[in-house]
This record gives sequence, C-alpha cells and structure tokens, in this order.
Amino acid sequence: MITSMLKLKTTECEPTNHSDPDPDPEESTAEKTKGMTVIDLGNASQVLYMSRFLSYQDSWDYFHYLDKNIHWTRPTIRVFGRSCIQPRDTCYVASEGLPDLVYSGYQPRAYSWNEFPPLREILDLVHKALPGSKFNSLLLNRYKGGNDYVGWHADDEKLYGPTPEIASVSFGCERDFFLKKKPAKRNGDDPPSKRTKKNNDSDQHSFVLKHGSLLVMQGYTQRDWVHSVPKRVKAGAVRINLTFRLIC
Ligand SMILES: O=C(O)CCC(=O)C(=O)O
Ligand SMILES: [Fe+2]
Repeated sequence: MITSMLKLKTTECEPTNHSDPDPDPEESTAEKTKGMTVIDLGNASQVLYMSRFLSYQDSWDYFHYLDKNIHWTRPTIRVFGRSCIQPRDTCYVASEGLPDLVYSGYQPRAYSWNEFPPLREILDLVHKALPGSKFNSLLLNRYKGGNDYVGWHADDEKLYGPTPEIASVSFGCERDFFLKKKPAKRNGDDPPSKRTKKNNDSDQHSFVLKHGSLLVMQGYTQRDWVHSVPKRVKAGAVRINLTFRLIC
C-alpha cells in the first residue's frame, strides 16, 4: 500500500487492460524463480527482470506523484565534445555526504530523500526484492514521448566502483530497453580475419520495460555492455524511470 501520497486522478494515457499475459523475455536462455527472470550475460555479468514488481494501481499512483512533484529539468550536457540538450527530463536524489555525481560534463543538484517520501518507499521495496543490496542514490528520467530517449552508454562512472548494481523501476508508457556487448578490444597484432568478429545473437538482448517492472544490471554489465532506450515515434505517452545506484 502507498502510504505517503494522496491518490491522484488517472489520465487517458493509462491502458485499460492490465491482465495481459506477460511473456518472459528470451525464454530459452532465462531462468525464472519467484517472478524474477535471470539472464546470464556471461563473464560474470547478469540481468534480472521482474515484470510485476509493483502492482498496477500502486504503479500509477507513483507515476502521477512523480510526474507532478519531482523537480524535473532538461540540462545541457556534452556528448562527443558537443553541447546538446539531454533528450529527456531528469532529477537526482542522493543521501547526504556522498561525492558529487558528474556525467557528460553535467553535475546535477542532489535532492534529499526526505523531500520525496514515496521514493523512500520504492527504495525499501527494491531493497526487499534484492536481499543484500544497498542503494544510496537515484537518477530519475522522464521520457515525455517517443522522441525522448537515452543513447548507448554504460553507467561506469568511477564513483560506482568496478561492479555496480543498478536497479531500474519503470512506470507509464512501455519502452524498449536494449543491451549490446561492447566491441572486444582490438589487438594490433591480430590478422585482419581475427579483427572482424561477426555479431552473435548472445551479444544483444532486448526487453519491453513494463509499467511497474524492475530490471537489475549486475556484475560486470557496465564494464562489458552498453544499454539504451531508443526513440519510438509511436510511443506517445510519458514514461518515468528510476535507476537506483550505490555510490561507494
Ligand atoms: O530509462 C531507462 O530504462 C534507462 C535509463 C538509464 O540507462 C540511465 O539513467 O542511465
Ligand atoms: Fe544507464
């Protein structure tokens, strides 16, 4: 039950049918226990996915709270030496006394958990679902429609350490989430035949991140893989995503 917020009116972007059967991503390679699908990416990297982490109605209540109350901004960032407006809204929440986060030349202001009690509730639920996990910061994203996206990247900032665990909770419009293996480092001594490696099916994975779902990246996923949420022109509605992280 959501205790720390008022119930808000629903909008017409909410789908009415919420009892769809929910196929497992990549059934053949995935293991599933207690509603959690585990995808082994190899070399000590793995992804967990839970499509119904939060109930349908709680998820809409959180969505409306976050959409209305978070101090969203769309900052200017630097990508490949060029300044551009980040193609989605963002906000950052972190525990006190942590080193500042800087990404793509941008240092977000860190808000306190106390300002947004529902975020603490979601954090507690994530901790419960992932025994042994400990998150102390949160990057929020709001995709206002299908033109908003996040390009290929890894969350490999030094302050997260060598094997960051990143827990991602999604609300609202479903969007694709892609994972792709980073190209192997080239060895100049290799003959040309060895330098061009064909793409393998196991080097790419895709998920449709459902309303109320939880996706977790673990192990060396940030070192060896990149991920993205591409543009989807037909995705008209808003999606909100929370990524919980631990600053060491
Ligand atoms: O929106 C998502 O699902 C992913 C967001 C993401 O990759 C990030 O904030 O680093
Ligand atoms: Fe990311």
